[in-house]
Amino acid sequence: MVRIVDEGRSDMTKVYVDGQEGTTGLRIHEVLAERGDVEVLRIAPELRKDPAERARLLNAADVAFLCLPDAASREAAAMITNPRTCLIDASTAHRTVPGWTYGLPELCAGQRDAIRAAKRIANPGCHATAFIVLLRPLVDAGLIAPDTPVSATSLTGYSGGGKKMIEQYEAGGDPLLQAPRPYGLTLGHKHLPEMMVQTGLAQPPVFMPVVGPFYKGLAVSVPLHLSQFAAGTTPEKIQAAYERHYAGERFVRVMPLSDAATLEGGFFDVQACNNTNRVDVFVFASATQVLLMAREDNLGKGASGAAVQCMNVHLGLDEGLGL
Ligand SMILES: NC(=O)C1=CN([C@@H]2O[C@H](COP(=O)(O)OP(=O)(O)OC[C@H]3O[C@@H](n4cnc5c(N)ncnc54)[C@H](OP(=O)(O)O)[C@@H]3O)[C@@H](O)[C@H]2O)C=CC1
Ligand SMILES: CC(=O)N[C@@H](CCC(=O)OP(=O)(O)O)C(=O)O
Repeated sequence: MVRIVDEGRSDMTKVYVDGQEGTTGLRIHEVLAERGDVEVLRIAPELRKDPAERARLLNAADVAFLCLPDAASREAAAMITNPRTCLIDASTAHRTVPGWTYGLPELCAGQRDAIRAAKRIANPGCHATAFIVLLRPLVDAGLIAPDTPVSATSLTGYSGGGKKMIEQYEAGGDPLLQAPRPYGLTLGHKHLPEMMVQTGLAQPPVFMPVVGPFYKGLAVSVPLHLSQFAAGTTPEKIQAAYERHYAGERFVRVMPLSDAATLEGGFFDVQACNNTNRVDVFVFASATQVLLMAREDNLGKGASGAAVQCMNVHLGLDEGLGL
């Protein structure tokens, strides 16, 4: 028998996860289960797609996470009548919609205050998080002009595709799934709009995600010639711009320039941030070129971790609580 918390019993912050049985929702539940400062409202499994019951719980919550496909997220947002309810949406539905605040506290000065004040928070996409963490500081510092053409590749574990892709990979037996699989080859990936809006770049990057036969872990790489930067830019200046932008950030770690020590026999480990809420930022450089890289756990800073971090910021709590 599932116990459904009787909302209204306590004065703790009430939290509801719409999509509690999905990949992102389950992980948020795991994180919240460790905490004594929030009361988690649960929907009976057989009612989890019942609009009336979802609406009731969404409006009973102080904070509601939407861990749903885009259409169901839009539906959920339209159900809110309680002005106190703060929505934190993990889907793509609202990331560039006016009235929604982008849930990346490290984006720029003032973003935490915006998240604190907002009642509608759109969590970044997993690929977009890594891309924006790399590009925004360089555009802000004037090292990259907004009209610079940029390209990016993202290597991601299959959990990024949610329950269906996880089932497909874990069923086994399909040799096609044993190799890395590039996708997004129409060059219209759903994260491109937020990548542009949040970096200030005038054109979308040429973006190729690649899904591989590992559960989680993600790394975005952005190759650039130094000639594409503002005159006089050196790898050291790029590195310094990251160090300035992320000074004091507990969830962004700027690694030493051309950090060979981080490589395993010369190979980059895309899984090294797994089970953390961290993004690691790297600048690999030669005399004429740089390769910018950012890695994260796609289910951590790329999804559930970021969502919980935003809740903490919104509530004025220690930002790393539970993470
Ligand atoms: N996985 C990842 O790395 C990331 C995912 N996201 C985004 O977060 C959102 C959730 O993703 P993820 O957890 O991976 O997806 P999943 O497919 O694993 O889970 C989605 C959940 O939503 C439920 N659901 C679908 N429609 C409805 C509805 N109408 N009402 C209530 N529940 C519904 C599904 O039910 P059922 O169990 O019946 O299928 C499922 O449990 C998506 O928008 C995704 O794109 C964002 C960042 C990263
Ligand atoms: C492997 C895989 O399919 N990954 C997903 C990204 C998951 C994600 O971040 O998507 P949201 O925009 O919903 O947050 C994709 O590229 O579409």
